[in-house]
Amino acid sequence: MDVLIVVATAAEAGRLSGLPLPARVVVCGVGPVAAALATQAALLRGPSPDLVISAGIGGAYVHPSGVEVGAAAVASEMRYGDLGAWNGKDFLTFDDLGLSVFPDSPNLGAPPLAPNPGRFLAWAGSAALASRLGLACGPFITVSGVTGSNEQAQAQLARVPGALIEGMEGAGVAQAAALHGVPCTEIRGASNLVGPRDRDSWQIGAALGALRAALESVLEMLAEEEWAADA
Ligand SMILES: O=C(O)c1cccc(C(=O)CC[C@H]2O[C@@H](n3cnc4c(=O)[nH]cnc43)[C@H](O)[C@@H]2O)c1
Repeated sequence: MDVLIVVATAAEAGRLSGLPLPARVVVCGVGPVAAALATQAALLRGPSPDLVISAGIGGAYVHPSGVEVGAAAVASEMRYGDLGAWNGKDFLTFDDLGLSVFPDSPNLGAPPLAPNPGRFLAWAGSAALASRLGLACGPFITVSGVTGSNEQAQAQLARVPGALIEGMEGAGVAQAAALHGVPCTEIRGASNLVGPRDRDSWQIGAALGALRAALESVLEMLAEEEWAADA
């Protein structure tokens, strides 16, 4: 199975060097727009992979089934967390706004897509893969600005119950992959808790170590024949 791994930074790519092939690593830059554009460019350049993985470090949402800092997790869905409209203190999502229908444009040259551009289901094998690796699997949220307060974190959790990880690229990568009809998932190592900014507490080394270990296992498993049918 040919896998395209999209990371935001050179530091993340450096920690993944020497991963078992066949996997290509693309550095996309930070944020969902950079991620979508770079993924799109890589997919247009080809060759087309069987699976795209958005990978990196991320923040862990704090709740009883949340993941610990230093652990990796796998996405069940990739969802934009701040794409919508504010109504006072209330946030209106694309669903609320009636913007959840992806334009069925013949000019895109792609088949009709998942109907909600704010939310992308992860590759069908994601949960099984996570289970075999002993990793948590749940919704991941993609934001344009890192959450910086407990109020913001709780509001995100109220909109997406059970959300595990916050990052800044996953939904952008997933949207580009969906346009190409390629399955996508997201795997992140938790470097920090989502909440008030406490940069000194970030455990980037541990998060990158967990990410690398997870991706090594994922690529080994994907090399097994049974997974090809899910992609
Ligand atoms: O606040 C700072 O001083 C600061 C310094 C360097 C980098 C940052 C970032 O926010 C890096 C964002 C980068 O890492 C991912 N990431 C990691 N933790 C989170 C999070 O809690 N919420 C959202 N994104 C996170 C993200 O995917 C970016 O690629 C801050």
